[in-house]
Amino acid sequence: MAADPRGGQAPRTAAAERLPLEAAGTGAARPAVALRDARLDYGGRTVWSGLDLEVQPGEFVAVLGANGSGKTSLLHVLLGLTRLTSGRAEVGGEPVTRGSRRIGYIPQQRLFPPETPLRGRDLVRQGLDGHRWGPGLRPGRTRQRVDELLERVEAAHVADEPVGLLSGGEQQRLRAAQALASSPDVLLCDEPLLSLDLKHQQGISDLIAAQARRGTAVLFVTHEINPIIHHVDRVLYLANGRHSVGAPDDVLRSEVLSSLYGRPVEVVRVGGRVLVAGGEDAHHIEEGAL
Ligand SMILES: Nc1ncnc2c1ncn2[C@@H]1O[C@H](COP(=O)(O)OP(=O)(O)OP(=O)(O)O)[C@@H](O)[C@H]1O
Repeated sequence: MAADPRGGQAPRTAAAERLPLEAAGTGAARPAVALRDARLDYGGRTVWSGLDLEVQPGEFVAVLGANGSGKTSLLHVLLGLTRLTSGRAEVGGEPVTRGSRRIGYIPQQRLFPPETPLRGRDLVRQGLDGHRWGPGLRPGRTRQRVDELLERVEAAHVADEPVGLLSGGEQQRLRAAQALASSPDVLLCDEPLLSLDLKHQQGISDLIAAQARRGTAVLFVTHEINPIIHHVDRVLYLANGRHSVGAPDDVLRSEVLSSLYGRPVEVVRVGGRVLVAGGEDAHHIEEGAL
């Protein structure tokens, strides 16, 4: 159920205005990502249903919600790893397919085993290989592009280190560089700021926002919206099988979240930060940690 029935379509945001949106030959706008009356059940349990969402090229959408509300599952649907129970999921106007070259993905953090036979630069290069940047790129150009990406995530110093020996934050920055390598049409990020210190949280979120300004549609799963709130065009909030979509100021409100959770939830803004207090069992939305 959409708590905010206005929410499914992209509003006229700055993102929506900078976009060259045309389906080839039709003159019609084509969203980068679309979910149409989407429903996902696992066993007999509905994770979410009635989900209508269009994300336009260049739009930055934060996906928020409690543990188990189906945020990662939503990304898995768009990656073609999980099938909808009903409804449709499209990327670039086509039904989702597994292994789509249109999509960059920063998965929820898993540490590489220490013995992983990859250096930092190998991991980033995997984002180029086999893509439009890949086969056509001369070896010297590939190396140059990998070096640029390593610089952008401040990971040049670990380029030749085995990834399994790097810190969680260093691994996460390399994953971000890998996902950005192909300049994808759609970037799916699953808690990409985990393990990062404040400086690198800002660096990676700025990098992702810069990619959005180049026309990439971003879906950014997070429990903590404050580090990215200035980049966010819309929020998709999932809770209890329900959802609300809209501008941050329209969704992150006491009435909307109380309605989603079915109990009093208070949202306050202090010094530009959004703080949410949701009662004793709402540990996932403690103050400052949506
Ligand atoms: N393949 C699966 N089979 C059955 N149930 C699953 C499967 N994948 C996820 N689930 C369940 O679906 C629900 C949603 O999981 P999901 O990982 O999408 O939530 P989430 O919002 O990303 O959670 P978190 O914030 O903890 O990462 C959870 O209850 C989870 O146990």
